[in-house]
Amino acid sequence: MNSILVHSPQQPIRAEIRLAASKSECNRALIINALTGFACELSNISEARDSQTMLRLLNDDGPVADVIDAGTTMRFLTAYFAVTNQQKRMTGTPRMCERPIGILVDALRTLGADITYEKVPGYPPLQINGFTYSGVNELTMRGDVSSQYISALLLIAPQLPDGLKITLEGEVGSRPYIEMTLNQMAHFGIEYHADWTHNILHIPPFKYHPKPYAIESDWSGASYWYSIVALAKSAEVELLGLKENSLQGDSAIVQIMELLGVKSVFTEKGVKLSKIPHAAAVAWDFSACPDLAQTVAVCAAVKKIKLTLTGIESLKIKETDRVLALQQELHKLGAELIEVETNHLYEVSPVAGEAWPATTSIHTYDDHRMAMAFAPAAMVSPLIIEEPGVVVKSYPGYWDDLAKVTQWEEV
Ligand SMILES: O=C(O)C1=C[C@@H](OP(=O)(O)O)[C@@H](O)[C@H](O)C1
Ligand SMILES: C=C(OP(=O)(O)O)C(=O)O
Repeated sequence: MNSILVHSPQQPIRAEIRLAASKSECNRALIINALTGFACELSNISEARDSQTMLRLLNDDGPVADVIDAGTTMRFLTAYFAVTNQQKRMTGTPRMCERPIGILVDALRTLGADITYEKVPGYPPLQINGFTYSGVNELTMRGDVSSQYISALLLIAPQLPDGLKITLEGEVGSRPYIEMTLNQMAHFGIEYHADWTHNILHIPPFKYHPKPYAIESDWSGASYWYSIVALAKSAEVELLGLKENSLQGDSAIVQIMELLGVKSVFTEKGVKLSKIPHAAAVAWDFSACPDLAQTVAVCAAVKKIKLTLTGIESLKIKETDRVLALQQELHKLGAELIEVETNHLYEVSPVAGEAWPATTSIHTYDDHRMAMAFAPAAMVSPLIIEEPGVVVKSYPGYWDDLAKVTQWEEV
């Protein structure tokens, strides 16, 4: 499927959507399960390709682990294969080989891993040759590039003979993902110590207790439904399987969307979304929830709400340079993402005029979130989305779910 044309809904939207399970929670649970000797009963395993890839590679004895474009799968498996003393060649898509991993590899080498880079130092592909414990049980590492390096180390830390104490330097980005890791580890019996005043995390040596674990629905995937409700003329949507007290930091979409015109009411089954008046201008720091930035930027632009964004530096090293991708594609809608202060403060200037030309086609840059964040704009005026298949990374059923509220066709 090369492109699809998403039509605007002809009827008020009334829908019940069962979201995909969170790939983030799932990938952590899969690593912990592997470390218990596959003794846990995991339910609601994510259909997301990132999680299916993790599942497949954990059960594959072959010498090569190709993670495709899954960041957490690359980072968590590198740590897992290293400390379990396996020999693996870690690789992925060309973009994956541009996403840095040096901070994690340096930390693993300090602990005793033998890892070599195949091409460019600091980037995949890499070869893991085995592990001889160095006796080091304290590390200092940067916390401002990707939390995935930290989660990867935390997950394997209980396996180390003396556990691990990690001191994080600089601003800690994506902190809720680190807390998600720690909370899930605690579910399997670990008593960790987190000192967030000094950014020190301490994990004692421990054997994970095998236990059942149910993976929650995906709050990042929920964000597109919030945007659909915010942008549609009339909409009531119930999202199933979400919890108010979630481990996922992207549940911050509840607070953000209250400003963009969506009310959330939690029920026994999930959360009901309905429309409310919105603010004229919104400012948000996305450093705790970077995966929401695209959804919110597009929604605000189309709803003509002035949006100020901070904390989006990490977007440049994700599936694509998301800042650049947003700038190029928002421009097609007649909106702009402006860098007000270099690499720090950005503003979205809203869509000018009524709507964009009917032939407007959004390029998705091999990034699932570009496709899913722009599709809700079709609630206002039809829009073409290129390479819609990219959504398989986190939410394979996205287009089938969207078909419950509006029509789309291949073009
Ligand atoms: O740990 C995780 O599950 C994730 C952490 C975040 O990455 P960074 O820590 O690199 O920001 C997030 O963007 C990604 O989608 C999933
Ligand atoms: C950044 C993402 O994933 P990852 O880093 O795991 O590839 C994402 O899903 O938006």
